[in-house]
Amino acid sequence: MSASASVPSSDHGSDTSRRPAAADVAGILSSALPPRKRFAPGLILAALGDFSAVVLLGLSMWLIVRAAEQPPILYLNFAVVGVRACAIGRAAFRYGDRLASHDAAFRQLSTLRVSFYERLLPIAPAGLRATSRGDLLSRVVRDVDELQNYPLRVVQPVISSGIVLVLSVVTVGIISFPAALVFTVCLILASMASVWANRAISAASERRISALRGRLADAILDVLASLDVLTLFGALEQRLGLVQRADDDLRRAERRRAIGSGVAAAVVSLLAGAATVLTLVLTAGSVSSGALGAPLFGAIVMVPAAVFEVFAAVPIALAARRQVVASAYRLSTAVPDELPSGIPADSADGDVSEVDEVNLLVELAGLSAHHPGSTEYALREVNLRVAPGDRLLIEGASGAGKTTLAQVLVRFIDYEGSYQIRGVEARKLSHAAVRGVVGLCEQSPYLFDSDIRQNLKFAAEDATDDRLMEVLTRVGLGEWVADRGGLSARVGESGALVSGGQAQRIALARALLAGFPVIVFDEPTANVDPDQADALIADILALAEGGDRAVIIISHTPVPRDAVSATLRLAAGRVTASTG
Ligand SMILES: Nc1ncnc2c1ncn2[C@@H]1O[C@H](COP(=O)(O)OP(=O)(O)OP(=O)(O)O)[C@@H](O)[C@H]1O
Repeated sequence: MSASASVPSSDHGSDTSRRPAAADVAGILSSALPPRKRFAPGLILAALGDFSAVVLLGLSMWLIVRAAEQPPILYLNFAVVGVRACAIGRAAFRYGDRLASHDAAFRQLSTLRVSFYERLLPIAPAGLRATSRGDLLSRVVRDVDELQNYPLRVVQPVISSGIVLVLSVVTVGIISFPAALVFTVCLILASMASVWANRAISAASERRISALRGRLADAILDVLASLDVLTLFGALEQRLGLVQRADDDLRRAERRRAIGSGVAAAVVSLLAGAATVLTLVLTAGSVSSGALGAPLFGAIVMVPAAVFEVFAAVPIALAARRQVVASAYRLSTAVPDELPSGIPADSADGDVSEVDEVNLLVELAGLSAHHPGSTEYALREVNLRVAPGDRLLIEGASGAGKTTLAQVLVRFIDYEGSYQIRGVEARKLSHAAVRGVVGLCEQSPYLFDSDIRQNLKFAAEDATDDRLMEVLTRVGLGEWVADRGGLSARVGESGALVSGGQAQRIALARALLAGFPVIVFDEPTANVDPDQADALIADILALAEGGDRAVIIISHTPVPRDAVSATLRLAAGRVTASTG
């Protein structure tokens, strides 16, 4: 079969834009809810706060009317105490509710975010190449954040206001049945009207807001990442136009959402007024006939205002639910349920540290591989052996499969055939075990916007400053670091304050600190001044001196043959020549 042979179609399942099963969204929503024992205190406090607000208004009115009748002060005492208790209770319960419910939701949020990263990790980096970064960022940040609204602004308000509404209607019903009937009818009408207003005006916009935020983040990231190219080619205005359009669309959607909420709130206020007037009209007769005392009449007439204030949380919760569901949907489609074909599954079975000393570090036999989502094999039937002390050069034209081989060696991409590490088949090893043996220094090593120390220490947390300086000196950066004022010198965003060669040498130092027995260098001289390239290659190859480690250099720029112990030439994914 040729290098461009197709992968059997059954191998493919890497469509990350699939429609999620409803269970995915439901599962994400239920995982956004804190455990019951954390959720319950906030819910109880919220219900108590709402109930205090309703009782406060009713009892205050009762007190005012009863006081006007000038009874002995003793008769008013319980109401005076009750009003005070409800006023203080309302504020205290609400404060406690905010504290308890936000604490529970934020704790759950951190669990959610970690679980999202855990789902993302197995497919990174090879499985995420087709995903736009801005949109992914918006999913990881905004959509995960949005899920905190599920317990806070959807479930809790609906349950607590539901409890208070039922209690209020029942209490009013005991005093006056017609008043309770008016309440119930007005509440049902308010529910229907606010749901309708929301649906008709803002539902579609609410569902689109999360996706529009992702589009805006994408457009902004695109401009920021390529600001220099866009400026040089005079294309900045046009790209800014895309940002502007994404921003306009998002603003329009948010405005419609605000209009929908405004109309729903207006409808609720209108029906609250109608409920008050109707209660007044329907119960006035009972007062003149003496069936209902004036103080109770006053209380009942005031209660709708408080009850509808509690009810106002319901349409807001319905709107919030739509947006939360849209975010859950985006999260469910961000990561496929199954690993896409071409991405290796992590195995927890074996560990190379248990293996007795085996002379061969890496051995490939008939190894083939394809990129996730691709139908073409990028590597075919590759054989390779690497022992300690080896300095292997892999060469080949652009597109020959050199980088793919490097990615297979560190298990970013899966393989067919055999790939053994110290005699153990790599697919039986955990990714961490493989990456403990084989390290990769990429063409453009990523440098964190921090100091030199932090850029090295993540490879060896416990390394002392002396050890860091020793390694930096070994890779030829000792003097440079000293001139820059030591290990606290910053490297700038993406290494903007260091040259390509210095960045490669920092990556080299990292690899040394991590102590990989095999280090793969993918085009280490690609961003390096030609004058410095030879010295860098010589320093890299020198790492294998002493025979305790092997170095694999991938390069399509010439490397002196006598400096390496073996060469492997790739063309269209196949080994066409090998020496050593
Ligand atoms: N993410 C990807 N998805 C699908 N195909 C890919 C992907 N990356 C590379 N390929 C394809 O795999 C083949 C080998 O690419 P690879 O990057 O390994 O070549 P290379 O020898 O490293 O080239 P260069 O020297 O230009 O970096 C090419 O045909 C390329 O188009």
